[in-house]
Amino acid sequence: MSTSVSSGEDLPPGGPLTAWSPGAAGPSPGGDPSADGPVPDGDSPVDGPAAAGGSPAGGPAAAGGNRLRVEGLTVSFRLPGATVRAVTDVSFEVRPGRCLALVGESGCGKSVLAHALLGLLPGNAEVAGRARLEHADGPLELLGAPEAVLARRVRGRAVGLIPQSPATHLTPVRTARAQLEEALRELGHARSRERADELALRQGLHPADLDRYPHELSGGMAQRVANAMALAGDPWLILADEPTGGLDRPLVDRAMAALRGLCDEGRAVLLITHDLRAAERVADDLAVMYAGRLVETGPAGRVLDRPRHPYAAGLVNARPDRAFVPIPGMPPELTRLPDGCAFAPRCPSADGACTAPPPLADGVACHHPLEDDRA
Ligand SMILES: Nc1ncnc2c1ncn2[C@@H]1O[C@H](COP(=O)(O)OP(=O)(O)OP(=O)(O)O)[C@@H](O)[C@H]1O
Ligand code: NI
Repeated sequence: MSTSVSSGEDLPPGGPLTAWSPGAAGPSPGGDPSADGPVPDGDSPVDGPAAAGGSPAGGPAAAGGNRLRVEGLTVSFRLPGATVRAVTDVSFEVRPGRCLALVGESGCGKSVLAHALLGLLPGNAEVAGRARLEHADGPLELLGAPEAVLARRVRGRAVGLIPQSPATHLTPVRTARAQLEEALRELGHARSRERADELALRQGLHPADLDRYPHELSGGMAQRVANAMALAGDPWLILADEPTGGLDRPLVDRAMAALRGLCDEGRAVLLITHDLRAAERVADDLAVMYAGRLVETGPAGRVLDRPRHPYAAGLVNARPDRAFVPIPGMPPELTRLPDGCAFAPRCPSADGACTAPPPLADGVACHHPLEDDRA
């Protein structure tokens, strides 16, 4: 990835180089007495606090000063003859104990944003803005940080990623255990087998489940393995990119409860989803993204009950458990974004004013925000 931002600040040496994923596994599992036998399909519930993760003394719950502050994040991809403006001028903050849900339709830039934070964008990406990670090791500017720094200090250590499709994220030719133990070893963990078992139990998996190949895992089990990988390094920030794709509603609900548990034990969660119902279950704060920009931000309950941006209102009305009325029209091509409001062509409130770009002011980027009594 080439970037137009300055590189990170001076960095102390970290632990061993790792590929994506886990650092030293911190917590011992509180054990999970309900998982004392094989879990045949992995989707049978093994609930309780263990499913949420568990936090070590001195772990994320103790790290009160941690936060991620993103300012003006902008990502574009250069293609022959075109530029994809995937993310434009996005700012937000995530803190321990809170879950921010980033919601928006497919293709609006959610995953690109997440990958930008972790230095996982391809070489044709251009990135601008700031993303400052403040935590125990001191502040770190993520955008433009050297790959070695991101691998050593960020991915899997400060920030755990729960990927968009857990099953395909795992290498198909190796067991879940081989992958989890390798990640633990790379992060310097000597007793990787025992740690892997502990992490599995905390996710409600039987250790024997780790000996399966990815194609032998049900959706729910793959999800739990992904959670175990994400938590192995005891990160204070969890980045969950559409973690419930392909899961049925009970599994979605349980995954959301687990994410909420991670917040409640003092981690920060950035949840990326287009499932508003899932977001409602877990999020403290909501950021609504449209065509690469945040169009509304605020407390999740308020935004979902009384959206002020016409797009946010449209998303709420499109919920299957609400009016189930789709937003007419299609999002714009990110190679041909209009100068003004990108939602105007689909917006019932649009008028001449909307040819000028609306700034995000007071949590809403709209020239004609809905009033509380109209939403
Ligand atoms: N390497 C790339 N080169 C060019 N365009 C890209 C590249 N990666 C992503 N894009 C484009 O960036 C836009 C945003 O993609 P992104 O994956 O972030 O969407 P998303 O909001 O995560 O959608 P979904 O909900 O479907 O996962 C899309 O138009 C996508 O085609
Ligand atoms: Ni995505």
